[in-house]
Amino acid sequence: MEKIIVRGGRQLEGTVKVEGAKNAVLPVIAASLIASEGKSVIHEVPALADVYTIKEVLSNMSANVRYNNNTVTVDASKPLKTEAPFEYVRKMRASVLVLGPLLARYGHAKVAMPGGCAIGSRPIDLHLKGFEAMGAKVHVGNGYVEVHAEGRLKGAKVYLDVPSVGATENIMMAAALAEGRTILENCAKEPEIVDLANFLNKMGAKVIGAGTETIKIDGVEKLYGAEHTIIPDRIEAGTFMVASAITGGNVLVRGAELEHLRSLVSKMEEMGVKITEEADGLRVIGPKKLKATDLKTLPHPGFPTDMQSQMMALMLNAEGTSVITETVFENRFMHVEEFRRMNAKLKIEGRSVIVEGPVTLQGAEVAATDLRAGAALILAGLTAEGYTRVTELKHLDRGYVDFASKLATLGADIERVNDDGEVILDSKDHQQTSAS
Ligand SMILES: CC(=O)N[C@H]1[C@@H](OP(=O)(O)OP(=O)(O)OC[C@H]2O[C@@H](n3ccc(=O)[nH]c3=O)[C@H](O)[C@@H]2O)O[C@H](CO)[C@@H](O)[C@@H]1O
Ligand SMILES: C=C(OP(=O)(O)O)C(=O)O
Repeated sequence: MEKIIVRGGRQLEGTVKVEGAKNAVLPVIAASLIASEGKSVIHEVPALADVYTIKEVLSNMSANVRYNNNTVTVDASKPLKTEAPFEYVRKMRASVLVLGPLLARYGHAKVAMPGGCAIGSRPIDLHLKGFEAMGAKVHVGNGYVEVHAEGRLKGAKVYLDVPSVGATENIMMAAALAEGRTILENCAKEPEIVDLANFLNKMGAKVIGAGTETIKIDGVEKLYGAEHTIIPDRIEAGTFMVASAITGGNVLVRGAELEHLRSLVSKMEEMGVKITEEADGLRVIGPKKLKATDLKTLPHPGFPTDMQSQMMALMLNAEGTSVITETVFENRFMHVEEFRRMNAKLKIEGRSVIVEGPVTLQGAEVAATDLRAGAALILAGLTAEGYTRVTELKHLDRGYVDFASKLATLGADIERVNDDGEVILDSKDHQQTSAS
């Protein structure tokens, strides 16, 4: 079985560079489908499994997609198929982000219904509610969701019951070509929403207010391909910040944007971690002793759910009792069982986990239950006694490029082995070649 093997005890030191953000690049590539003229050129595209999946989704619709040297080029000017089958949506839920662009451009889109996943049921009712408000008809059946509109969508007032990232993105993309103004209220404020709005505006859209809770979109008749550079991945940055802190290390996380990471920086500082802003990133120095703290995940600018499991690993090494409350997803504690296999003292109480620290973590064979849990288990392994073997790496590869190699460069004792037990590089160079 393919696995990452880490032996604890090394302090990390050096510099690590953050890739472009997975959660920004997926909607931006989906948005490139709206351009009926011109090519989109997208830079700083990380070589992630999810990027290869969205590339396949678009290629399957007959868009011309190329991926070379971290740049994706999309030519969607020819007529497109308006369907994303289950084989893609099963691999990556973000495939549903093609609904908005296709509906806007063709008045039709059909996408396999995403099921639940290891972190919760994850419905898309708010995406659909937004499309309906703009005049589309929604039909769900045989495992698919199909949306239709007669003529152009109509601008509308849409209030989101919860500030869903995906719904904000899908509705914003659909509204970009609608007739008249759409006002989207209680929307998500994540930096990735702002990145998508910037890309849409470069394409000729009229989106204002992204990053606040009300976004106004004045629909235009046509959008054009545009050039764009993806923002740095704040979750990958945060993961390496925890890697430094947990090992008592001293790491410069290049590309980490303080503005995107304020809630994490403030929590880590409460725990005694020293974080300083440098010209090209954040320097993170781990203390001799970490202090316990409490955190609650919330929509941005609150604490990101995608950093919850990594912080659990950090809290296991802190002195005292910490409490983590997960409010974004109803079931994002699957990693607790895996941490317990490493001797962690964790108690689940409703939507909270009580973390008793510090514990001497013991190396064990553990499975990544989702992509962030995979990273978190490796972080725990950096401080555990003996060897930690992390399996189910397909999750990790969705969101991290060369995770083991990057940690090794910082001094971690870590390697990745394939099914036959041979040591392999975890670079996706081979995928770059075959996918380009
Ligand atoms: C590709 C991508 O960008 N993924 C991110 C995105 O996921 P995603 O866009 O799927 O997450 P949402 O913000 O939509 O989900 C937040 C909450 O809203 C609920 N909800 C969402 C939509 C809907 O129609 N109905 C509904 O009830 C969800 O079940 C969840 O409880 O934001 C999450 C929350 O920051 C992150 O963890 C994911 O990494
Ligand atoms: C939950 C995540 O992603 P996705 O929405 O793509 O599953 C994540 O990035 O942690």
